[in-house]
Amino acid sequence: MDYFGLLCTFLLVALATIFISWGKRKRKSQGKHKLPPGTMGWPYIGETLQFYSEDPNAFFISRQKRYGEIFKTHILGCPCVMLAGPEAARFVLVSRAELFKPTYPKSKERMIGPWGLFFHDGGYHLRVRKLIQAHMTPETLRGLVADIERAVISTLEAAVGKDQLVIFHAMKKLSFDVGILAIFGGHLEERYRVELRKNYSILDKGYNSFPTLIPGTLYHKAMHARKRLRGILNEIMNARRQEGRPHNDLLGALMDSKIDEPLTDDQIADNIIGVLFAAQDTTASVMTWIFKFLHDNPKHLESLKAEQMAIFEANECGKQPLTWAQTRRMTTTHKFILESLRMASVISFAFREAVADVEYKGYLIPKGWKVMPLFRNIHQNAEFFQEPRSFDPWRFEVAPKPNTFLPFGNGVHSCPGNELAKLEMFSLIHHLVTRYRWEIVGSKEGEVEYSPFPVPKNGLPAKMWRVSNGSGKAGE
Ligand code: HEM
Repeated sequence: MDYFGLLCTFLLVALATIFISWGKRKRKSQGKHKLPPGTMGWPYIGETLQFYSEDPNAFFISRQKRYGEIFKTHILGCPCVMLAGPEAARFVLVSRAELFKPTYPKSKERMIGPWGLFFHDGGYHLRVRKLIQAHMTPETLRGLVADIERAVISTLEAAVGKDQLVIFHAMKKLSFDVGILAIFGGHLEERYRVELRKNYSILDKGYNSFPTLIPGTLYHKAMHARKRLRGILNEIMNARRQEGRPHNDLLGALMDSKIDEPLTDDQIADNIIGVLFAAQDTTASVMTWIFKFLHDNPKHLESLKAEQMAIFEANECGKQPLTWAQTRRMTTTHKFILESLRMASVISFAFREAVADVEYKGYLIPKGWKVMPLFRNIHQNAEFFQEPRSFDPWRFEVAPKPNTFLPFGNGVHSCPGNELAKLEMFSLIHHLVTRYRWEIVGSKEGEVEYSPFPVPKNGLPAKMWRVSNGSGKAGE
């Protein structure tokens, strides 16, 4: 045999060996269970191109139609199993949560800070979560109503008459201010607030950028802003230690932690940046949708106005502040908020990784694969929400079936800030519909952008007016 023949034989034998051992490994890992239906797309790139060229929600919905409630795909270099049913979401997030760990790209972890609770499971996660939850009880939130109201009024007043008002930007400022209130209470020195806002906004701009430390790139700038944020937080913590008095806010709770050993300053700082991150874009996106849904649904706007005007008048046309008890009685507004959360589904899915081979309904979820319960698909399923595409707050007269309404997730990692977010929305809607009117300019029906959460195109440009006697029509 000549040299070429030998080479060919060698290559054939090598390929056959690789193929057989791959087949054996695959069979061993699959055991008696098969992988879920679906396609893994092209080698290496999988279905990443389709994921990015389509609207991500259209991507998930088309595959759910083709394959059913559990299907596999391969995006961003990871094999994934998507779960579009309520039972499956419960399996991953609640009943067998120990088999699925939260997973984020390392670049994001570095930016928020590796001690952020969302990156952890087990004892440390539980310890930090308890401290945050203990600060989100009705008793604590009650103490924030007046400060949140001031932040809402200041945001809306700043929006009045602006030529180029972008609702999403205004709402980001509001949700940042409310995050600062929850973390530092109402008495943070102005210079700290300014520096925190400035540096957090640089970090925010770099969060979804390509992770490279080349100077001048958004990611590089964001990592530097993170360092400065860490420095500011250090200063605030040191000042508080010197002052020596207890503070009834989230930073105070994290600093005075008596559960097991105290948290280190790195752990506290990472969680403060983490909470700011978790609180800002999520709440701002939903509030932007609230403007849109109010504008597009005059009938619902009228029923909200009726509820809010009664409170406005009871408060001597806004001379008295809104109270916690009043926010608890806003039943029509509450249904409107729930329907806005369902329709907007700003967190469309959760992101987990299987820590072992897992069997679910006869399918194998291999160890190391990403697992994504698809909240939006569940919220848009006609089996659980009749005519899911129509905006109908009255559907919440009846409680949704278990595990079908998951805007704040479920289980050990579910959102501890949900009541704070809703309180902010109650206060916003109260002032918006009683004191202002607005008009949406230059955003077409159905146009959505991802930043990274879905918001109306261009952040919903609008014009806003004040209605001096509180009786004008909002959203006309
Ligand atoms: C409308 C606004 C909000 C929405 C839709 C939302 C949604 C969510 C969801 C779905 C999760 C679970 C993610 C998962 O399972 O992987 C989550 C977690 C979290 N949220 Fe929110 N959130 C909102 C506002 C807030 C606010 C205002 C705070 C401030 C305290 C906050 C703090 C957190 C934290 C710290 C976590 C991580 C919890 C853990 O890992 O144990 N969120 N949020």
